[in-house]
Amino acid sequence: MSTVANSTNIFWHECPVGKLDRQKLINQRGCVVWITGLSGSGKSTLACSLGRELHSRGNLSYILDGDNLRHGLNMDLGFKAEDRTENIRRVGEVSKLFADAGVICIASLISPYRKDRDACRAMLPDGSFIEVFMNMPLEVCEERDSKGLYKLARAGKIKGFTGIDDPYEPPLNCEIELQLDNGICPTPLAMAGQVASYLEDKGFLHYP
Ligand SMILES: Nc1ncnc2c1ncn2[C@@H]1O[C@H](COP(=O)(O)OS(=O)(=O)O)[C@@H](OP(=O)(O)O)[C@H]1O
Ligand SMILES: Nc1ncnc2c1ncn2[C@@H]1O[C@H](COP(=O)(O)OP(=O)(O)O)[C@@H](O)[C@H]1O
Repeated sequence: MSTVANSTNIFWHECPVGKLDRQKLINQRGCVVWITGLSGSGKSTLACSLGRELHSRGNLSYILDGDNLRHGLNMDLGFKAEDRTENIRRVGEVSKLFADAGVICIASLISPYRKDRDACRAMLPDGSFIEVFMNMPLEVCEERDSKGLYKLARAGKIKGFTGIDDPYEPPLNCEIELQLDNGICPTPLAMAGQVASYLEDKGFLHYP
């Protein structure tokens, strides 16, 4: 799918109420928390836990979950490389709009290709794209297999499954890496607390 702009003779229209006004109104700074990792690594669970944690602190967030978006916005896309790239590009653009609205946007997608995640990072103002790597070993994800998809992929019934016969490129410079601690997975609440503390430290949870 081409990502070359096809529109011509178009103009940007500025509105009098801007991002700073919206941030002041809701007392927080818009940003994107981008959770990447294998299927079954715990992305959706962390997204929900973080959403709950932020809500309890009085902060407005919104979750863009890969699986859910494929029921609507991205229902025309499959899992071949160019479809995944277009999937990530669209969600990057949508998350940019949420951040511009002043919302803490939590995007949870496998987003297996580094260049696609980096392209989303480049869409956001410096510092406001927070990449969270769910660094769970494939064996842990496969053992969980909450949707039964690894079993189908191993049996050759799903082709091009991430981690099995399709690549996952781990981040090189993510803001937060979550992993096993002495072989034990931290609780979703603990992980959400770690991400929320990062957001607090960086000043996203209050304005100014
Ligand atoms: N071939 C293949 N590879 C990986 N995942 C697959 C595949 N086919 C279906 N699924 C299901 O789709 C969910 C991933 O969707 P994403 O939009 O996050 O994928 S991607 O970022 O475009 O790679 C993923 O959900 P999660 O388990 O929540 O990650 C799977 O349930
Ligand atoms: N921190 C965790 N500790 C233990 N189990 C977890 C944790 N996070 C998620 N899980 C479990 O792992 C499975 C996959 O989690 P999910 O959030 O759906 O992953 P993903 O969105 O990456 O596919 C679910 O059964 C979930 O309950």
